[in-house]
Amino acid sequence: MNVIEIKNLTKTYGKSRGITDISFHVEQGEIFGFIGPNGAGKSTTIRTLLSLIYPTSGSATIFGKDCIQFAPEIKKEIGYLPSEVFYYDNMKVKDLLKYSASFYKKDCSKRIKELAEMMDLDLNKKIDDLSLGNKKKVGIVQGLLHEPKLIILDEPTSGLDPLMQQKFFELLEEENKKGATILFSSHILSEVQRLCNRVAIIKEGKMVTVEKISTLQENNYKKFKVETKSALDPNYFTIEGVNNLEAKGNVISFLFRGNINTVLKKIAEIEIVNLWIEEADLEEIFMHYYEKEA
Ligand SMILES: Nc1ncnc2c1ncn2[C@@H]1O[C@H](COP(=O)(O)OP(=O)(O)OP(=O)(O)O)[C@@H](O)[C@H]1O
Repeated sequence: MNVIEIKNLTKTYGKSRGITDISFHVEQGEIFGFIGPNGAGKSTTIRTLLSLIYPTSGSATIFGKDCIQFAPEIKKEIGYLPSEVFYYDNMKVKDLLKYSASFYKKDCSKRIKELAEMMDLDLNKKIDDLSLGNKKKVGIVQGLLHEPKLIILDEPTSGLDPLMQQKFFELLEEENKKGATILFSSHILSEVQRLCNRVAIIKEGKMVTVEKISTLQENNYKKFKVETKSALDPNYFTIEGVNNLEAKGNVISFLFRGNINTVLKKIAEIEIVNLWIEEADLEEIFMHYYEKEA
C-alpha cells in the first residue's frame, strides 16, 4: 500500500509560486528522500500534506485517506519535525513533552525517557536555556514520542552536530525496522543517500525525477582531481565517461560517469601526489537530469 500519494499538487502564494503539479508516492516501509535546493518547495509540499496549508489544486492521501478531509484522524499517526522549531521558552523540556504527549491516547512517558537518553537530552532544563541543537532534539523527541506510523522530517539535521546526526539516523533506522514509513526532506544529497531507498528531486517548485538511490548513484558524475608530480597532458584522461576535463598546473580535474575502475586503472599507471574523489553536488545532478530531458 502507498502510505503517501500526491497527485498534481499545486500551491501558489498570491502571485508567487510555491509548487506546481507535484506527484509522487511513498510506499509502506520506505525511507523516502525529498530533495531540492532552498526554496524548491519541499516545505510547501510537506505543509500541504499535513493540511497546515491548503493546495490551490491537486490532492494528496495519507494511509489512503484524503489529507485535508481526514486531517485530525491522520495526524494521530504522524510524527512531524518542522524545519524550524519554536517553543514556549519558559517551559521545562519535560513539561513541554508531557503536554505534547497529552494529544495522544496512550502513555508516552517511557518512550520520552528512552528517546531523551538516546539523544542525550536533559529533560529538566528550561527550553530557554537550550542551544539550537538541543532545541532540535526536543523537536525530534516530540515527533517520535507517540511511535507514529509515518514520520515526516523537514530538514531535520540542521543544527545537530555530526555525532548527534549519526545517532538520529540510527534512531530513524530503528523506527523504520519497527515498521515506520519515513519522508525525509533535505538539501544535502549525502545524508539522503545514506538513509533513503528512493528519492524525489524537486527544483523551482517542479518535480525533476523520482529515482532509486542506487540508480542515482550509477548515473551520477563523480568529481576527480588528480595531482601529479610533474605536469601531465590532460588528454591522458580522455576516456569514455569523462567530461569537463581541466588542467591547472600539476592538477587535472574532470567529471566522470561510469565504471569507476576504468579511471582508477589509468590513475594507477602514473605517479600521483594526491587524489580527490568527490560526489557530484546537487546542481550537477540537476544538470544531468535537465540534459536528459532536453
Ligand atoms: N508563506 C509564503 N508566502 C509566499 N511565498 C512563499 C511562502 N512560503 C513559501 N513561499 C515560496 O514558495 C517557494 C517554495 O518554498 P519552500 O519553503 O516550500 O521551499 P523549500 O524547498 O522548503 O526550501 P527551504 O529549504 O529554503 O525551506 C519559494 O519560492 C518561497 O519563496
